[in-house]
Amino acid sequence: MPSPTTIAFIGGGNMAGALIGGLRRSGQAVEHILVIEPWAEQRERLAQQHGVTALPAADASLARAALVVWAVKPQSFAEAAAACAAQVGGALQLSVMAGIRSETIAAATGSQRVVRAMPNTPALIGQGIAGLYARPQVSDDERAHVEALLAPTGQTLWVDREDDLDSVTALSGSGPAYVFLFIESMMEAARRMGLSDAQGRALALRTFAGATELAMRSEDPPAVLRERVTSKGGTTFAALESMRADGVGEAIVRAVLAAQTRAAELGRGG
Ligand SMILES: NC(=O)C1=CN([C@@H]2O[C@H](COP(=O)(O)OP(=O)(O)OC[C@H]3O[C@@H](n4cnc5c(N)ncnc54)[C@H](O)[C@@H]3O)[C@@H](O)[C@H]2O)C=CC1
Ligand SMILES: O=C(O)[C@@H]1CCC=N1
Repeated sequence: MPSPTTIAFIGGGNMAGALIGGLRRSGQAVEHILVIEPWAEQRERLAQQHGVTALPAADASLARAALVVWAVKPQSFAEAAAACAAQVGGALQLSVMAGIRSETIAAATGSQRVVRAMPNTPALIGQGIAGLYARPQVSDDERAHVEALLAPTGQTLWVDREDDLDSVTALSGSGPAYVFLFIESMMEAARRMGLSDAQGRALALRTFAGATELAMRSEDPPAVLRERVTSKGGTTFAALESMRADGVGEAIVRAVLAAQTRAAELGRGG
């Protein structure tokens, strides 16, 4: 008999860890968190960080869960679902997997009640944003339950069309990696200009945080804020001209579209 408060995670890696951390911070008892995680080192990490005992393989205890969170790599889903299907059919399914369509999840689990979420790693510190899509069979209460589960990890944003989750994946799911790459490049430039690593790190990170906060608080679009930094014939102008000559802006757009294409491929089993 499912217990309304029991949540099972299939896959106990990075994303599951971020969600479990949020659950623990919001008071969810460890007895009501089940995790299936075949990798011993990862089970050890979950025990140390969150006090949660993970199982190496699915067993009958999974049938207790009213909510099942799918947090394996898309390529592992079919195998993971085959091992759990007998126990999870009565539960609400929540997938964080990139690409895998809700129809595929419904067919593999025997439950039409499927919500897909696309979180990102700032969820670890409660600063994430997750895109959400629900199949029509999901009730308003179940939508609210999923929102409550994700609330400790940051903001949520519903989309009406499932395909839009591929765009969310490309923008905010993968997005932290683009930001980190930009920061890495600024730190490399700091090094080449003779600043210490600590100085480069402090200057680059604070610049990102400050500029992002300014953009969030401002009524002006980012383009206007950028123009305000750019004195004619000055240093920013020199930097932006160099970026324009290198096609940096268009290259970033192409990169995001490549991620969207890959999300769609993963959905087709690619
Ligand atoms: N890392 C990220 O920034 C984000 C990841 N995602 C999605 O989250 C999912 C998980 O990604 P990560 O946590 O980064 O990967 P991860 O590799 O850290 O975690 C996946 C875990 O699943 C386990 N696993 C493999 N086969 C299994 C099976 N048959 N049964 C149960 N567990 C199994 C692995 O041992 C591993 O610990 C992916 O589908 C990804 O698309 C979504 C948003 C952001
Ligand atoms: O790279 C990936 O496939 C996953 C999905 C979004 C972020 N990481």
